[in-house]
Amino acid sequence: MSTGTAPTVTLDSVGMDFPVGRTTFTALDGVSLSLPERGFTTLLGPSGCGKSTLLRIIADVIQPTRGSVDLFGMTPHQARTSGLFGFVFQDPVLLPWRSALGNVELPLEAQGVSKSERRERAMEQLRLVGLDGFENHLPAKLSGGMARRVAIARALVVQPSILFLDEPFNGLDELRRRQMNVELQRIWSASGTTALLVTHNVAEAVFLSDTVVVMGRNPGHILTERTIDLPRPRNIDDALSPEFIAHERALTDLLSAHEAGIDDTGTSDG
Ligand SMILES: Nc1ncnc2c1ncn2[C@@H]1O[C@H](COP(=O)(O)OP(=O)(O)OP(=O)(O)O)[C@@H](O)[C@H]1O
Repeated sequence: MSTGTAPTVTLDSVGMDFPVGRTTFTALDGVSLSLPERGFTTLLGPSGCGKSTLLRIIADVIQPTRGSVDLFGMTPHQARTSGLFGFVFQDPVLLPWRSALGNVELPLEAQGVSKSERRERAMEQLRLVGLDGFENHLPAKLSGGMARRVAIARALVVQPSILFLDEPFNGLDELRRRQMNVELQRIWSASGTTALLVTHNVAEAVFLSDTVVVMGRNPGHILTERTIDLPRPRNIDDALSPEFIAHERALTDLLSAHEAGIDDTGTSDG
């Protein structure tokens, strides 16, 4: 297991306002958070609570309106331009004319890594995600699950210090999703990277995480953090254990109670 305690990422009182016409919409307010090194942290919450916005702030896609973000002693911009980030998005977005291997090599090409080293490192990642033997397949010949594995291999090939995963298994059927969660756990554990996942799937959050950060909306904020102390490696059948179900239930109850307290005109009773 690869969980540590030193914080790699620290957010202090982060807020985000988006301009909407002549006014602004507050998507996030007062978000303070620490991600432990080599830990698996998940942002869980209902649609619109600002999970993706928070991930995009940490990943330097957008800049927060308020507050500060520190990654490994750097700003998000410095961390990104130092090549410390790996991204896996909802849609694998593979180049259709390049093989699985060619797609995984892509970020190394951008870094100017030599052809032989590129090939070696990309093959190693394809082996890690279980796609040995599929390196010459074009994306059109890969299943949805395989395409997502290629996307994970492409994100990990640069040996990122932090791996961002934004709903990476959306669109897969439930069984495939659970299988991919088992795979992701294995791959993350072997890679030794810090992971930050965005999901609205409670079972996925419990299965994968060391810590689940539960978010509420209007405006987006952190409701609580829950430590998932289930032993690793976790197997599909572990989702049937009383301990797993207790975590699921506690998180679901929390989200339901929060949603029940929201008045959708834009205020919350807390
Ligand atoms: N560029 C933008 N301009 C205006 N509003 C935005 C912008 N980006 C996000 N928002 C709003 O901020 C809120 C949070 O959006 P975000 O996508 O972060 O939520 P989420 O929790 O990831 O939701 P989902 O699970 O549906 O993806 C939403 O109300 C969204 O409409």
